[in-house]
Amino acid sequence: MSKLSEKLYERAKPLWDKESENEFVAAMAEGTLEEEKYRAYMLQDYFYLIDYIDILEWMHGQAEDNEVAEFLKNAADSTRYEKDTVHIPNMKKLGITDDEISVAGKAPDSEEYLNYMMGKARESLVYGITALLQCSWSYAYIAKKVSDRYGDKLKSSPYSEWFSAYTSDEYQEANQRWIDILDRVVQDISSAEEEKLCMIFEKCAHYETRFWNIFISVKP
Ligand SMILES: Cc1ncc(CN)c(N)n1
Repeated sequence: MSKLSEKLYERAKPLWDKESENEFVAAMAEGTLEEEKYRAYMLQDYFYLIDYIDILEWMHGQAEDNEVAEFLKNAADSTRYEKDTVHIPNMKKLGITDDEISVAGKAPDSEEYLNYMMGKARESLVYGITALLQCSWSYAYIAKKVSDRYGDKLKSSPYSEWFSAYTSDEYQEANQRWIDILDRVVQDISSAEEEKLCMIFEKCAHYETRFWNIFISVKP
């Protein structure tokens, strides 16, 4: 019998493959992305990660299994590290000020995505772990696939650090720990429940595409 993670992967792979060719992602790799678009993305993704960490912390407070609780704490810490090493330095470089941060709101598509994940986490911890894993895994997959496709050409893109952050051993290993914990906690679930998890995962992959698309229409 295949693991749940293998089924999730099969369901999301076509969507992630499309995302890896998304106009915004391809322009980042080619170095042709207008800075205004990247700026808008960084700011929205910063807000996104703040709420994502809150969901992980809320889930941590609900976890009864010590291993799951420890994992959720580490996942919140890794995401904080992502925000502090990718987003904060980039936002500084891009001249995003505290005033700008304080007046900017979340994009409606991002808010809907975050509300969906929080809602699933409230329904059940396993639903939450599945929904949030999609986020981590999609970046691990897309960054790796695009880096492999562009090879050394990527180095000349001003956005190459984005790819290095998400292809790093640290990020990829943290993602693998997430996959492993999910496979462990779902060992005895029914096939109907498994199908529900696949649908949650797939829905989050669709939200992820919508998130990229928010920035395509941003004008300088
Ligand atoms: C929208 C989104 N999805 C995923 C990731 C990777 N943690 C992210 N930073 N932002």
